[in-house]
Amino acid sequence: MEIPVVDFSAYELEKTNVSVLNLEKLSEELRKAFTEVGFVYLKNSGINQDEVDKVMGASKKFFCLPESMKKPFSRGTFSCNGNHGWISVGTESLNPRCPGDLKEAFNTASLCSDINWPSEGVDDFRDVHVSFYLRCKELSLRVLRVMALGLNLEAEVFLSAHKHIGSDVNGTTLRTLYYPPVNSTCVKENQLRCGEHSDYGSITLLFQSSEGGLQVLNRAGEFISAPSIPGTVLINIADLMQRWTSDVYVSAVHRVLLPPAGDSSTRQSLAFFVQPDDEAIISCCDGSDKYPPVKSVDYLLSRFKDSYGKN
Ligand SMILES: O=C(O)CCC(=O)C(=O)O
Ligand SMILES: [Fe+2]
Repeated sequence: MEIPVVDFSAYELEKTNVSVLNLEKLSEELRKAFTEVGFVYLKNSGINQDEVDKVMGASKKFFCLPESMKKPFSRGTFSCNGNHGWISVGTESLNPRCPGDLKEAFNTASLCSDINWPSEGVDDFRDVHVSFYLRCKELSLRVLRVMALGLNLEAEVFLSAHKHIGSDVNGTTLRTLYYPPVNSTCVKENQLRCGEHSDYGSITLLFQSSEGGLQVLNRAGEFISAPSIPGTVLINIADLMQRWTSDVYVSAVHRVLLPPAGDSSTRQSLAFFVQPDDEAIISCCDGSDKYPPVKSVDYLLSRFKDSYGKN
């Protein structure tokens, strides 16, 4: 089973009049992708490749700064948001049973005006990341609406629990990732660029640079590759959404492999992790008790504890 490509042009960003018929068609296509694979490529979403390249360019400048200039922005040092900031190579294990991931990241988790942003040598960093965050937010809300229709639910069912994206009572995060060149002599057993995991929240939007490595576990139990398709956004279901839909929409395990030995290329990606509002209680939308209700923020914090647990 491959990852399907769905044309979102009928409901792309900025489009205001979408017909019921087009929405229905889209919702069926997304439903099929999210029930069978858990991943879909959207083309014509309204977010174009130039925007993505701009964010990757600005973040790469930051990642290439000396460590001493990045350290002051470390995750865990921002009093208003514990998830905001820079994460150094090896700090996070998305598969908690494996050594730290060979990646560096910067989380834009707060848009609070008193946050101190990197600026020396990277003067556009804040503006570029905040603008992209807001673009991803708009697209996510459109996708969440279509996803509810795909389950024959009221269009607002998921949206009403995502009213505060971009404020400090919602954990939605834009993460820019940088995978530095790998020196294969220093790699530990079972260490990857990004360990096997499923995402935590409702959905994730992912934009990748051209270097490969991302793999998705399909329902037949095989890892299939999920290459970058320029101009598209890869969207996947995350664990809270799987619970919410009583396992109808599936959150697929994925990972990023190391490059082949001797390949010294770098890799970049941008992940927009959509999270319901902190206080939202997530209970099965079909009225069943397949999973007990859980408060969104409690669930997110327990998952962070696992992936940063070794430090
Ligand atoms: O870098 C990628 O392509 C995937 C990253 C990812 O899955 C994650 O950060 O959750
Ligand atoms: Fe992921």
